[in-house]
Amino acid sequence: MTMNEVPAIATAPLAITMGDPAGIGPEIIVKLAMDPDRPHAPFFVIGDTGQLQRAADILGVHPRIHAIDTPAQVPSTVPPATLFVLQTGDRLPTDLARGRIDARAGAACHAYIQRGIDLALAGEVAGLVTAPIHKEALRAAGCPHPGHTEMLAERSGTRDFAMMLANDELRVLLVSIHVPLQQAIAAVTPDNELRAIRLAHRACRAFGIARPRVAVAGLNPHAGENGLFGDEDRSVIIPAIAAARAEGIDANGPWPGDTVFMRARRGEFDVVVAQYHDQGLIPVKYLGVEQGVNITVGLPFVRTSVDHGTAFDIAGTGRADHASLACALRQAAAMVQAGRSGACGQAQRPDFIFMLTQQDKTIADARERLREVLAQGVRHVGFKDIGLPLPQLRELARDIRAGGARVYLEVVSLDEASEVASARAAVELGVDVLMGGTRPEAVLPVLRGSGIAYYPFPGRISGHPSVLSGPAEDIVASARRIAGLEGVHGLDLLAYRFRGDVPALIKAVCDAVDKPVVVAGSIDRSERIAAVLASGAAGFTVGTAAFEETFPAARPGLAAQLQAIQALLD
Ligand SMILES: NC(=O)c1ccc[n+]([C@@H]2O[C@H](COP(=O)([O-])OP(=O)(O)OC[C@H]3O[C@@H](n4cnc5c(N)ncnc54)[C@H](O)[C@@H]3O)[C@@H](O)[C@H]2O)c1
Ligand SMILES: N[C@H](C(=O)O)[C@H](O)COP(=O)(O)O
Repeated sequence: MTMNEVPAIATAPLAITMGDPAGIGPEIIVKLAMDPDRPHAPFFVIGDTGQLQRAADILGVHPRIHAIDTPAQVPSTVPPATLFVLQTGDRLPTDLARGRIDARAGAACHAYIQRGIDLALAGEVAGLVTAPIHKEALRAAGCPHPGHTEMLAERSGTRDFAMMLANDELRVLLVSIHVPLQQAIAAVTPDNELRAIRLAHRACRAFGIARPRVAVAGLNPHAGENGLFGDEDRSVIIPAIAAARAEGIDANGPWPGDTVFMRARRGEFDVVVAQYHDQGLIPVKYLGVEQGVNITVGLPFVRTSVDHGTAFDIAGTGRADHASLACALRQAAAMVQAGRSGACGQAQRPDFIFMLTQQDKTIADARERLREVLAQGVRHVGFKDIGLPLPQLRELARDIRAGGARVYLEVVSLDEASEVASARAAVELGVDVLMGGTRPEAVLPVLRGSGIAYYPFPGRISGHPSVLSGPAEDIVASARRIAGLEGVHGLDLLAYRFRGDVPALIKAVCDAVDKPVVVAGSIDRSERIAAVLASGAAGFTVGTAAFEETFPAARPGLAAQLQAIQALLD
């Protein structure tokens, strides 16, 4: 799979997490299974067979409920009135009271979500569709997260994410999610605004909108009426919109919150960035919870959800409508399909990570060259732990992030003390991805809780520029071992620094591990990029070659090199 997009498992099913067993989750799942018009995507449930059977009894229907041990057992066409269930967590009493907060139910739905995340990250499911959880039950079970969104982001190491709600008439993305209103106001910052605008733009592109029109709602009444009713609209939101426009995003506003949704519904905008939870969700839910879908934008896998809650007031009565769940399943299947087919800007192409480095060192004028790189639309930018002092790397990381790109630090220092120091630096710099290094056992404790995705080198690495040595079988064995470690998100394979059959090595490593593999080192010609594309690798890095202009390009210069490399991916 790629590092940021939908896993490329052609036959993987979608997983529906059952949600709070005391809520309407089990009932709407059973209703979905019994619905002859349900979406045809293969799916299974992560939950509790006893609770689903009880829901079926309440509804007076007789689905076939099959327990499975692995998603691979789900057929590509799920027969009507059939549920495949991956039993997860402690079995709950079948007479668990419906409509009540219960820590056991909170713990159960937490376990379903965690299992779902693990399967999604491993590429064993195509995406997650979540039934509703009760946040107080979750908290009673000791879970600190306010909702799925935050939990999914943290477990997948995603920093830039957002909640989007969508129906046939409106798309809304929130600047802040589950926080008290006073904190939501404090969250109206330049960074948060720009991040939300970028994510809204990116999500719409993924839905196939070539040039999304992003409207931004104001915070204050009438968007502040030029400072008359509050200053945030003028002092924070307007500059963020200008910054987004400078990046080529068609963002506009801030528009008064009381009319912007009406205008979007009439077709003036493709998406509205709302300043806080209720500002954005009321207009969507007011149109009817049965047609809305909640989408988490920015995750490395697809996640959709119903747009309603646990409805404790009707849980166990059989009255709950499963329409939103059907929409969420349909939406997830469409997003997975778009990712696979390459439609809608979510092609399964590897991430191109541009390294501001030459001969394994960060270049002295990295910050200056960065401007050219960002201008070419490169959105993955890295540097090495050798070449520039930490204060300059700090400024570089900040500039990369401000330019809307993910920040990568690759460790090429060879001794343990330097490797651990570089991991500490990665935490301090707040990079998105730490690549390289050969001592995950020493680095993982440093990274714990940082949210940084970690891609160490497999195999034996020596020298500068680094060389990957040893028989291919040893490298594959090392890849398997390292990829199996908790906290390792993927691998950084120095493939073209290996003397041997490199395409075969890349393929063998990609086949051997179920985590993303980035191919790095000496990718300096079209054939090597073709080999990366053929291998199913998640990403690749280029640095020295682009500065030395080794790719055939229309013109001299770095910009033309970057264009040439990106053209090879289309
Ligand atoms: N995706 C999620 O996990 C999710 C989404 C929203 C709310 N919640 C949580 O759910 C809990 C209850 O929230 P709430 O009471 O504010 O909202 P709710 O959506 O559960 O209920 C609001 C009203 O809508 C009705 N309703 C909701 N879904 C329905 C359906 N499918 N069919 C028919 N009627 C339906 C309910 O009966 C109730 O009258 C809270 O803990 C909240 O945080 C979870
Ligand atoms: N804010 C969401 C709503 O009202 O629909 C809901 O709480 C679900 O949030 P998560 O998807 O993060 O659980």
